[in-house]
Amino acid sequence: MADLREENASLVDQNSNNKILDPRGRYLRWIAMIFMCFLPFGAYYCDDNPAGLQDVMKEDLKISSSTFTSFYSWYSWPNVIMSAVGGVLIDKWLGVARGATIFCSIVVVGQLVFGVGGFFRLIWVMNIGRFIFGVGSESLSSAQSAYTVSWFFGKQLNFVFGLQLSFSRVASLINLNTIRPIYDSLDSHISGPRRIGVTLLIAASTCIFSLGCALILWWLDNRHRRGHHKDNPNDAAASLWPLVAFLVPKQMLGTAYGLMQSIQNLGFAIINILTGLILDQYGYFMLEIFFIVCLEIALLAAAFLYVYNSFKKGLLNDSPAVRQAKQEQLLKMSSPPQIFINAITSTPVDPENREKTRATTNIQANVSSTC
Ligand SMILES: C[C@H](NC(=O)[C@@H](N)CCCCN)C(=O)O
Repeated sequence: MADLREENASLVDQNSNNKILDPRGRYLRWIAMIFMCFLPFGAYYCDDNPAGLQDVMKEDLKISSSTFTSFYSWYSWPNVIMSAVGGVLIDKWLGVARGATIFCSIVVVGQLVFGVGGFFRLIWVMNIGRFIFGVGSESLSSAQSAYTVSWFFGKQLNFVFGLQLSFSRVASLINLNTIRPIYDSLDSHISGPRRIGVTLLIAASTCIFSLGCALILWWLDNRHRRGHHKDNPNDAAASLWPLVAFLVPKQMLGTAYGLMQSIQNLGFAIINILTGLILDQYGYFMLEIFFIVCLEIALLAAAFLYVYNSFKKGLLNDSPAVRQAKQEQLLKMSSPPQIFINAITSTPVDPENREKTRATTNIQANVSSTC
């Protein structure tokens, strides 16, 4: 009787759920993708609120340029450590869905604190707000990447990463085009720091919207898990963020993205200081030169990675089919951290384990020759 009831319940469940939300169907992941794209919308929108309000912020709050740039330093410096911590938290304790929701909530709190600080012209409160906001925002980005890799693979992964990046840039663009009009529209009602504060609090609504997306995504993710018990292989064509997905095993992706963002934030924080120094001493022309030099360094790093990977016969330039075959072999034979090293260098897994190593090399040679 109980069995019959269970069977009926499952039938009802199957019938009541239309195809769109079928965990094994083709639509669910694309619906999830929309929410994934909007997940960091608020964070990207609010991240550059200070830039969109630069002149009025300096005027209304009566702050110097260096105090203004400190809003960005308070975002970046803590993240040199906190992004990595956030990534580890996602992998070890929180999981992607809970992590994304928690980090979204932290973003909301950070933006609210920033706004309240502005309203009362308390710069130290604003700095704390940016600190909280930054911690949430960067770790949210790790969670978004980990989400993407857990839902998509193969060629789709690159497409989805690209789309998400476009959405993020659109959010920044919308901020730059709307935040000042929002501020201006408050003209007759309030003035001075209060006007800045209210503008920032209105902007916080985008973060609350993103929090809603995180909750919906959590629910969708639960459905998705019900339909997919097996892990997908992570393969993708080479470009920065998806590239990590096939170098690092899935259970370490949060950590890997967190670490990348830590290093990125160290760069932001240092560049912030250098930008101020160069601008004060040499002006905009030298600043442009400095940025061009930075770009050249990045280009050289990419070229080095390409050459090194080709030289070591690593995974990065392989077709998805070859990469998948190699990955599966490496996964079978390596501990997670070793996989990362192997993936990029194709070095033997363990010197004591010659047999296994020889087998991997043979397989890789076979795979290379057949493709
Ligand atoms: C995808 C990439 N992400 C980052 O740069 C992260 N540091 C997250 C930035 C979040 C902004 N609030 C990018 O945006 O290019």
